[in-house]
Amino acid sequence: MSDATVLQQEIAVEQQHVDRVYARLADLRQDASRAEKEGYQLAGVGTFGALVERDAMVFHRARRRHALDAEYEGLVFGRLDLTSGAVHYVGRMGIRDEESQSLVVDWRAPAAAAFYRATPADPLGVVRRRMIQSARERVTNIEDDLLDPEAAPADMRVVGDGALLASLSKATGRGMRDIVATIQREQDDAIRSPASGVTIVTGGPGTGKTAVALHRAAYLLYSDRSRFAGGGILVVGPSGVFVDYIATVLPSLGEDTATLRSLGSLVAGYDATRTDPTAVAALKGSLRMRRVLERASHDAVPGAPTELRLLYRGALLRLDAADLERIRRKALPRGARRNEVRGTGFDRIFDALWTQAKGSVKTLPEKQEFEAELADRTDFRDFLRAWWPRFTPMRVLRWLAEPARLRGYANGLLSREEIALLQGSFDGLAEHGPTIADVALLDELDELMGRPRQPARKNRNNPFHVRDGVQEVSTYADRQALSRAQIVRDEDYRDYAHVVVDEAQDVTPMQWRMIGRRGAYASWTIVGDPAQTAWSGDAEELDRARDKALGSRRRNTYSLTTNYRNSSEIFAVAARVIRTIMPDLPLPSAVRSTGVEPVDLVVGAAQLPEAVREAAEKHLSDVDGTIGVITPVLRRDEMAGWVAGLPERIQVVTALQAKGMEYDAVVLVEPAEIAVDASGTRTLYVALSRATQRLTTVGTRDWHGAAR
Ligand SMILES: Nc1ncnc2c1ncn2[C@@H]1O[C@H](COP(=O)(O)OP(=O)(O)OP(=O)(O)O)[C@@H](O)[C@H]1O
Repeated sequence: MSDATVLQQEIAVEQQHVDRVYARLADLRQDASRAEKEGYQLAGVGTFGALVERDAMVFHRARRRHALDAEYEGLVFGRLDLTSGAVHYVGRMGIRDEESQSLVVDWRAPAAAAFYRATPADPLGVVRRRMIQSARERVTNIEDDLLDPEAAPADMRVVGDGALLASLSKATGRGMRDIVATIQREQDDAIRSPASGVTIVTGGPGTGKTAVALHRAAYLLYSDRSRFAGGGILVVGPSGVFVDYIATVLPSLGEDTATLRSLGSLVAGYDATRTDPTAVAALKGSLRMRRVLERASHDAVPGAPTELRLLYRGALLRLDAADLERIRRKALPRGARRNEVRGTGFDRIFDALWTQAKGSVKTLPEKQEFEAELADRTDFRDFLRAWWPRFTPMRVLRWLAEPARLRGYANGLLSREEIALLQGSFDGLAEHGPTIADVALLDELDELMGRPRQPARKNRNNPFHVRDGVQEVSTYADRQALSRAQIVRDEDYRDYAHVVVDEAQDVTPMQWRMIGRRGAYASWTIVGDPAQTAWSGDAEELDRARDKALGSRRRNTYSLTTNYRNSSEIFAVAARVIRTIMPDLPLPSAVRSTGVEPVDLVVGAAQLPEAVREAAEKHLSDVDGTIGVITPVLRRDEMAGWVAGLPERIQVVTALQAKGMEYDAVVLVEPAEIAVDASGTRTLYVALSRATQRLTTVGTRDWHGAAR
């Protein structure tokens, strides 16, 4: 019998099982929607308990139906034949037949672990591991590994030669694919690492760190759903482009409860995409900025009134600039949060005025009455609002755009050169919003200033209660109630049960603080590659900030050693570049050769736009998937114009935005402009390791010596 016939026969065998699974899935789906409808009908019962029960039931059933409805391309992807003679099918979700016999085991279940972990040296009771490839509900191919030939029955057939390589040669789509069918053993170790503590995954470009992090999130949701779905899983990536790229992986695994955020959108209300020049970003990311911001958060308000004059029952009550400054400082000692102690500041103003009034006003009412009279006066309320307004973090950060203020806050903390570097970098805040690095500063200011306390309850009959915005200045009783009131934290300040940080090598110290606030009680998965960092600041400071965020939790470290992305020809170019600055760095091995060498073009400046366009067009005809045009950070928009009008498969990104991304082909423009220093060389290493099939570098200068 020919190999092709054997393959067709084996495919037919598997098709029978796959058909059974889809038929059962259709039944389950019907049951689930019927049950969901019944749940809604419970609404008629009407007692509170019944409603709660109904909501819980509808929620669970809707979730189940949603999971069953998800488009499970390749629902069954594996089969294990065990030495015991038993057969297990492995798939994206667990399914049982009417008699509760397993038709498919969920890939995350312990019974499926051998699918990923068995090797010829350690077969774990597996005789044959079979990978089943499908297009929708139709089985298209089979790849087998015979792991224990001695134990194989005489009639066992083995077909195909390598599921992994077959899957790696597929063209890249816009989004990242899940790797559930071909997870390798070292990756599986990291995915199934203990749920508590900190799991650290390192490895060179293309070793599957991102894939592992996302599959781990799915694994955690499966293994302890109430803890991780209830508490939430936060996945943090470097850029919006990257988050869009990975956004499809968890839904393809049937999970859509994780929160995905880029560093620029981690804080509610912001979605920053602007970047600062590397040196500025490093400075803004330094822990020294915390002290700078602390000073800003305690400074006097620009344009605040410097005097309070009130005519009260014929007497002039007056607080001059020195009085006001003294009161402000007393009410706002170091460490106090400005928005939270606003009421204390107001109390002190009342007290100072009361002391004066006692000496100068003849017929003085009770203190409470005195305060109520003042609180009712518009001129007094206007003064308080102007003297101690409610601050938003953005308002305070914008003060740093004023050179004199910036110098004042940074004096003794930053050098003159550093202050000059920051000068002007906050100018665009009002018009263009924050840069990615600014978002961590805004979060820090939020922490430093706190949120205004909310009144426990409003007493509408209280004649002293001042309307809207200045409740704090009503009466003593009110203010005391306020001080007891709970501080209402914005919903984004929630604590997640698990935090995944991808491309962790690029998280600055200030960003570690920002992420750390959201994971105070979380377990963590941290993935990254120090050789790919663009960080040019203090390495020791970075470690300190990271350690603080992770606390004393137990750490488990895993390292990945195979590059699944790049052809060996492409990775050889990237490896040469990183070796110029890190000669001893252990590098992953790239397993796939295409036989196509990367192309390196040097042209005159006038020819550059055309050369870039031609290189992109050549890739369009050579590969089916996506093409990245990677540019120096400050030249993206200009270079995007050079490939304007070409098909959508082309994506133009800066070398920093290219972090974590993958394309079938890459045109890398002006490498010499990227590799200006050691940090730039590491960024160039990232850019050179993005392509799976084809790489063309185009520039006006030779860049091979540029890397230092
Ligand atoms: N076991 C696997 N089977 C199939 N494909 C895999 C496997 N592991 C990784 N890949 C593929 O290799 C590519 C690189 O993976 P991924 O982006 O997770 O690597 P990375 O280590 O995060 O890379 P980088 O550090 O360069 O951003 C992806 O296309 C991923 O799907």
